Amino acid sequence: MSSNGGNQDSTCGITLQTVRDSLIRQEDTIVFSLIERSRFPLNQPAYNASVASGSLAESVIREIEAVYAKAGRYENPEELPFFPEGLPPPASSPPKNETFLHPAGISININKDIWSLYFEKLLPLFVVGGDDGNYVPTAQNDLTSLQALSRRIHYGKFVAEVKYKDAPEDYEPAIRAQDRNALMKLLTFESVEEMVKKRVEKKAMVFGQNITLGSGDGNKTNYKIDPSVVSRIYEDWVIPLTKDVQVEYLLRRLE
Ligand SMILES: C=C(O[C@@H]1C=C(C(=O)O)C=C[C@H]1O)C(=O)O
Repeated sequence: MSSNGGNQDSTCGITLQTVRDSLIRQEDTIVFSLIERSRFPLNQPAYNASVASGSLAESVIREIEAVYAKAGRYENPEELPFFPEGLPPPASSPPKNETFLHPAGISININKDIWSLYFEKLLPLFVVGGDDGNYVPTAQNDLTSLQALSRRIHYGKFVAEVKYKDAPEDYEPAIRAQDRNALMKLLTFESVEEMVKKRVEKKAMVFGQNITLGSGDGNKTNYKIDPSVVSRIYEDWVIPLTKDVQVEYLLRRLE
């Protein structure tokens, strides 16, 4: 709603609580998207670089991103493309987004890292090996998962901005000194991280349980993806990368 012009210390109604609520809601999207991708086996041929524009998965994702770019998706600072090079401009000028983020941090984009992490480390943890030939739906599900992960990780910019606005006097010395370790310490809340890890594990149990109508199925609980894997994905990658984005953002906060 605010215009492009100023309103520098407007919070746009965003608080640490609303940002954390958004991260909690995004957990649902991430857990569901991983469960959906796990319907298909690995489908390695989708990732073999056999066509001019890379693998089948890559070329499908590039084309979809071009359509999204024309429709204006990436004008929203919460949405970042995996292949930003050469994307077409939006077909019509989009409504101006609120200027909540500090301009120097808006363009931080670690999607290249998220891309290789996803294909090299994460996928093998929650899909079975094999090839069922469903390469296009597989790529489409990959994109959904990648976007959900990317949005969550880059949401660190919003988290960082709120934390900075809440206590600039705490953050400014570390920003001036460009001290990554001090910033990391300031923005870390271990108890929150513990809750996140437990909650996503529980969500994977609830969302991914196989539902049967018969009784007496008692102790036979199997899940579509292993809940402990989801917790590990958060612990080892999602949370650390969200914090890296926060640090990168804060380092530029006084530019
Ligand atoms: C996102 C936040 O910052 C940090 C990162 C967290 C995460 O990625 O879940 C959780 C707690 C903090 O250590 C936050 O404080 O909510």
